[in-house]
Amino acid sequence: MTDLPGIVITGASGRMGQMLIKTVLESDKARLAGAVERTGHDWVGRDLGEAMGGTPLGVTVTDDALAAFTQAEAVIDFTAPEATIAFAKLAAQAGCVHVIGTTGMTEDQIAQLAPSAQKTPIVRAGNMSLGVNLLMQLTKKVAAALDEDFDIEVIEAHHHHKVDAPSGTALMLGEAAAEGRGVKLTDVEDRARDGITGARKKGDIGFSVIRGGDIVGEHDVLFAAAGERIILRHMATDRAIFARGAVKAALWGQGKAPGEYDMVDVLGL
Ligand SMILES: NC(=O)C1=CN([C@@H]2O[C@H](COP(=O)(O)OP(=O)(O)OC[C@H]3O[C@@H](n4cnc5c(N)ncnc54)[C@H](O)[C@@H]3O)[C@@H](O)[C@H]2O)C=CC1
Ligand SMILES: O=C(O)C1=N[C@H](C(=O)O)C[C@H](O)C1
Repeated sequence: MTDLPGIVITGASGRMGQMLIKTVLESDKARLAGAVERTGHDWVGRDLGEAMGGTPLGVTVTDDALAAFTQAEAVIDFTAPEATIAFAKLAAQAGCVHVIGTTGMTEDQIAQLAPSAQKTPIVRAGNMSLGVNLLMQLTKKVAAALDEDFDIEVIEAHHHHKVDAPSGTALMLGEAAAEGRGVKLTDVEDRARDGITGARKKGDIGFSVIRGGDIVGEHDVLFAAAGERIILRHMATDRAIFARGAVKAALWGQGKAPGEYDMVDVLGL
């Protein structure tokens, strides 16, 4: 046992869960304090290292999230909306920083995090990578510089397992574009086009979604006008970028006042 901050990973068997576990194990700034999976999952009760197909790690996967959280300083949570709401209450009870990467949460579900954020820091972002958070700032600037003669479209592509659309990142980029333009995204978003839709409405921010194969995550923000186009692009080729950002957020949150934060706060952008 070291006195490095202990981190629990929820959704341990997931694509991001396993990447997060590897990232914490490789870190010299944090220690792995536990791994949580949902009740009934066949990893529960098994040694984490063996479950991941390697050598034993001496960490048993548990479905008792609160017991795991009380042994830790931070929880990194890339799971599903309902699970994240439950984990927020338990992280607040245990006094852990809660880093949330889960996407697809409704406005109502996001609002349910507020009471927990009064007790502990919550860092939540639809994308934890440095590149995308920088792209958000660029999107805001370009949108502020251009007028509505430039149609804004956000185009995203992800692997065929992804269950939510548009991606959390696409929505963050849409929000950034709307903020740059000084409008509310909910007033101008166009999220579904099919059939006789009519011509594009000036000022709208459109979203297009591609799902296929093993695409890790690709996002374009297109500014299209008569005679010219600008494309801001981020391409993720390795989930490690999200995991590194999440571990950075968990460490950054230590000693911070309770509240809701995002990666722009963590990265100081
Ligand atoms: N913010 C970011 O930078 C990123 C966010 N994500 C988001 O993270 C989430 C997970 O993505 P993936 O790892 O690809 O999905 P996945 O389906 O591979 O993993 C989800 C995991 O959560 C577990 N889980 C679900 N309910 C649970 C519960 N009640 N208790 C404990 N574990 C539970 C599942 O058993 C599974 O292991 C998605 O919302 C995705 O959009 C993914 C990558 C980057
Ligand atoms: O589900 C994923 O895989 C990803 N989800 C996040 C999102 O919804 O934007 C981030 C990343 O693009 C990968």
